[in-house]
Amino acid sequence: MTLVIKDLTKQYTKQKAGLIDYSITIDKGILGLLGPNGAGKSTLMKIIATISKPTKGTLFLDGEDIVNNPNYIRKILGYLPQDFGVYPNLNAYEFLEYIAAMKGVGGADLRKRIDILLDGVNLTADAKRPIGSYSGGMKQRIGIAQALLNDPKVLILDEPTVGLDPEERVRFRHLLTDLASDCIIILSSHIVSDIETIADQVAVMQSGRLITKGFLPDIIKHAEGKIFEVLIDKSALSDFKLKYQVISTSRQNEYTRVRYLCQHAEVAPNSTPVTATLEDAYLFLTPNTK
Ligand SMILES: Nc1ncnc2c1ncn2[C@@H]1O[C@H](COP(=O)(O)OP(=O)(O)OP(=O)(O)O)[C@@H](O)[C@H]1O
Repeated sequence: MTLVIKDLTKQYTKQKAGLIDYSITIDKGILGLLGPNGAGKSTLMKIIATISKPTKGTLFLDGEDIVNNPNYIRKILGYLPQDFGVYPNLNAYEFLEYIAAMKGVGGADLRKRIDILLDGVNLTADAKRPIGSYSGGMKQRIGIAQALLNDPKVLILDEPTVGLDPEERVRFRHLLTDLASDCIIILSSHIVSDIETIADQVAVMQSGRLITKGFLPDIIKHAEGKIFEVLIDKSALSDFKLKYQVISTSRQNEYTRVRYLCQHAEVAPNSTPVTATLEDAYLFLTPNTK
């Protein structure tokens, strides 16, 4: 299963574009979309989910044009939008049965499937409570469950980890890993560590454009050899920031330990090279966002 996207542009207004000449090929597995606010992540996901039409460009799923034939993907799609609204008076069973009816999912196994999904998102114990009484993280989890109801082959999750606590994040990761061998999964996040632990491949985006896409180690390679740490006097930090892109700082006795990106300038004296992370590579690839 392959989704081939070519030269996609979404022009919202004359001045405002959500995506600009965006091309990417997406295979089975988990692709994480990483990018700052306004990068175009939601725009891309909405177009793939066929709830928004591109201004220009093409999307082919296994050779089938899904702009002109959206039902081809809708039948096999699970989608969690960023602003997922729930029906406060329904409990989890009623809500999932309602969504199942809308998606045309039924049959004798429906209740069993709902039970499995509720267990997968850890909501079994709360399944008979009205959704309106759920916490933000619980609402997010019921949103994930509804996206999985029809056993999708293409799963699109816009900021799915918002509101999930660390334990739920791990559970969510396992849930997706189980599905990923047979499915295209596309998820977005601002949280680099979530993408790092969940995704197989990453697409780094900025201002409506694809900066790069690849497996995690290949993305991290962009920053290799460019990341250093050094201990400096606290009073020297503001001058240091003028010369280098500081990634993080921490206090160490009377000094400040600085992790920084060194690209064009000479490495600061007494620096130690350190292993690059996805966060470093992300900052390197999208330099004007922090
Ligand atoms: N309906 C709309 N009308 C006009 N401009 C829009 C609309 N939706 C999005 N945009 C603009 O398109 C650009 C991309 O927005 P998009 O929501 O796709 O980015 P994003 O990467 O998902 O950002 P965030 O992480 O903040 O959700 C932004 O500049 C945004 O302001």
